[in-house]
Amino acid sequence: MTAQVIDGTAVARQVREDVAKGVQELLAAGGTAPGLATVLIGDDPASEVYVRNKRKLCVAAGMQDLHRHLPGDVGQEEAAALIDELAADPAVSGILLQLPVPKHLDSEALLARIPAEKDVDGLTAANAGLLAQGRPGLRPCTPSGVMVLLDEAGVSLQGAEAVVVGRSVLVGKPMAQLLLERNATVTICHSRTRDLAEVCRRADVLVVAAGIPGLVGADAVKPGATVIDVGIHRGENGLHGDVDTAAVAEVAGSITPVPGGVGPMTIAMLLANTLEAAKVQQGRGD
Ligand SMILES: Nc1nc(=O)c2c([nH]1)NC[C@@H]1CN(c3ccc(C(=O)N[C@@H](CCC(=O)O)C(=O)O)cc3)C=[N+]21
Repeated sequence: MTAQVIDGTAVARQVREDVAKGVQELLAAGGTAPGLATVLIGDDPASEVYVRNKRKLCVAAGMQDLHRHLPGDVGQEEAAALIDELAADPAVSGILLQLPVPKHLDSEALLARIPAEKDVDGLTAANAGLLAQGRPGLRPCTPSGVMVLLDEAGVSLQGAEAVVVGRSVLVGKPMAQLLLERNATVTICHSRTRDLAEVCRRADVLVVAAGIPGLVGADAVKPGATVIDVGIHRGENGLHGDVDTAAVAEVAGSITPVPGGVGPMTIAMLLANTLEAAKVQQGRGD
């Protein structure tokens, strides 16, 4: 038996179409087009590709592309001043500071200057705190994209055993919060977990966001489980995730591919967050 493949590309396209409709509705109701300010510091080629893709899809959804680029040797104060300028600009609905930033800069201090209502990445302490308290705010894009994929795949979360591998601020921790909010029983494991495979085998839903290529093999998966691979690694023969997809597909009930799984959802949810932020800022939130 081989697992059902969850098509992130198709689900992401649907989410982007819904966002584009929402933008048109906002305009028809007398609102203004949401504006997304992607901030890229330096010229890391991988980051440039990601940011270009975000900007392209932002424009395709009918939003304003308010991209800003700073040189790699910019000082902390100048970078902070740019964030402050975007924070004060009413045309800017959302600010995305592309990570990682050059090593000489303090990324946390920069993120802290993004107002919670413009934090479309859901990364600031204010939004992380709201999420931990079970109150609505802007949610981190990758974990909320995973939730949409689980819902689209018809996975039931109520009372389910969910295991998250990885505890990052960007993915692991907020992922656990979102699963908990849907009444799953959540276990978080990481590089120092004793017998990782044994813990993973408990999972009805296994989300792998460890950043280690091929970490999860077939021995770590319960037959019929849903496996979500958040990892993305560029190898000699293409992109790979944290899951040994070929082996795990023989055991799992459903699985996300890399590429074409979680990655496209991250960008789709960024656009959804930007629309939501614009609506709240224009007094049309719900
Ligand atoms: N402030 C911030 N927010 C982020 O959300 C953020 C970030 N910084 N820095 C880098 C990571 C990485 N990330 C991805 C987004 C889309 C794909 C994606 O679309 N992947 C495609 C493949 C794209 C390709 O071919 O390279 C796929 O998996 O099918 C991957 C990775 C967002 N990140």
